[in-house]
Amino acid sequence: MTRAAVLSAGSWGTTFAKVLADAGTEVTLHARRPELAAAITADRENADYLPGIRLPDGITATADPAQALDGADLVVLSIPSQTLRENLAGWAPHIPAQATLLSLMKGIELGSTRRMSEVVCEVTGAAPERVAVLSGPNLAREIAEEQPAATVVACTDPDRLEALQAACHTRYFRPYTNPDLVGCELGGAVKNVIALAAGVAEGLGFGDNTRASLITRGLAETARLGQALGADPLTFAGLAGLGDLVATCSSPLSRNRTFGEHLGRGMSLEETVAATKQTAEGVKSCRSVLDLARAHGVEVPITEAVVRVCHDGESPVQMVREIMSREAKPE
Ligand SMILES: NC(=O)c1ccc[n+]([C@@H]2O[C@H](COP(=O)([O-])OP(=O)(O)OC[C@H]3O[C@@H](n4cnc5c(N)ncnc54)[C@H](O)[C@@H]3O)[C@@H](O)[C@H]2O)c1
Ligand SMILES: O=P(O)(O)OC[C@H](O)CO
Repeated sequence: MTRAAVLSAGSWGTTFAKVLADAGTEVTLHARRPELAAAITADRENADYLPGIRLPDGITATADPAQALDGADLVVLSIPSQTLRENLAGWAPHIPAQATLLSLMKGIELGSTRRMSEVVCEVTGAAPERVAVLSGPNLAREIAEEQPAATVVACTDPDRLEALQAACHTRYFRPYTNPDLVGCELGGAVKNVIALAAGVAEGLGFGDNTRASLITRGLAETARLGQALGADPLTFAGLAGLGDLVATCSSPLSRNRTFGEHLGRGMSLEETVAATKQTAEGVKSCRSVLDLARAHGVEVPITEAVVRVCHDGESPVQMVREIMSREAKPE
C-alpha cells in the first residue's frame, strides 16, 4: 500500500496517519474544518486533538474528501460510529474501486445493530474481502508518543491482510494478523461498554478486585456474544479482546472509562456528556450491543447495567447492587 486517505483527523485518525507515514506510506488526512487542515499542513501538528505531537512530513491534510481519496489504495475510516453511514454515503463515489477499506472504529450501529465493517459493505457496495478492521489496546496519545504497543489487523483476504500489516508496522507499533474480523470488531465495541462499568466502579471508590472482576466477567459476556455471531473464541484471549479490555478499563486516558468515572462520582448524565469533548463510543453502543445480544438470546448483564445507568436513570450504587445480587451460578 503506497497511498492512504485517513478520514478523519480526530485523536485516533491523526495518530494512525502518523503510524502509516512513519511506516513509509504517503498519507492525506481529511479534517472537516478547513482551518484545521491548513494548520496541520503548515504546523505539522494537530493542536486540537494531539497537542505537542509532531506529525511526519509524509502527511498532508485537506478538508476536501474527494482530494483526500484521489488515488488512495488504502481508505481508513475513523469517525464516531453512529455517523459512519451518513458520512460514507457522501464519500463513497470518490473511493477508488480496488482500495482496501479499513475501519478503526469501535462501535455498533444503533437501530440496525450492524458492525462497522457491515455498514461499510452496505454503503459502498464493496465486497467483504475488501474491508478490514484494526483493533487492540491502542490509546491514541500513547501511540502518538511512540510508546510501544501491539494491535490486530483483520481481513478475510490474506493478501490485503499482509499488505495492511506491512503498511502500519513501525518500530513502536506492532500489528498481528487475524482472519477473525467479527471477533476483532466485536471485542473493540464491547470493551467500551465494559470500560464504562469499570469507570463507574472507579468513581465509586472501588479498587483492583472490582476492576479485575469486571474485566473478567466482561470478557465472558463478550466471548458469549462473539460465539453466537460466529467469532473465534480465541480472538477474545488476544489483543483485540483481553488486551484492549485491560488497557481501556485501566487507563485514565480512556474516554469511556472517564465517562463512567464521572457518573460514579455523582455527576449527572447531562453534566458528563457536557464534560466529554471526544468520542466515548460505549455510551451509545451499549444499547446496540444489548439489542444484538437479545436478538441472539445471549445474556450480557454488565452491558444491561451500563444501559440502565447511561440511559434509564439508574444510580451507580443501585447498578452495583443489582450486579452483585444476581443469582449465584457456576463460572
Ligand atoms: N482515541 C483513541 O484512543 C482510539 C483508539 C482506537 C480506536 N478509536 C476509535 O476511533 C474512532 C474515532 O475516535 P477518535 O478517538 O478519533 O474520536 P475523536 O472524538 O478524537 O475524533 C472524532 C473525529 O470524527 C470527526 N467527527 C465527529 N463527528 C462527526 C460527524 N458527525 N461527521 C463526521 N465527522 C465527525 C471529528 O471531526 C474528528 O475528526 C472511534 O470509533 C473510537 O472508538 C479511538
Ligand atoms: O478512549 P477510549 O475509551 O475510546 O479507548 C481508546 C481505545 O479504544 C483503546 O484501545
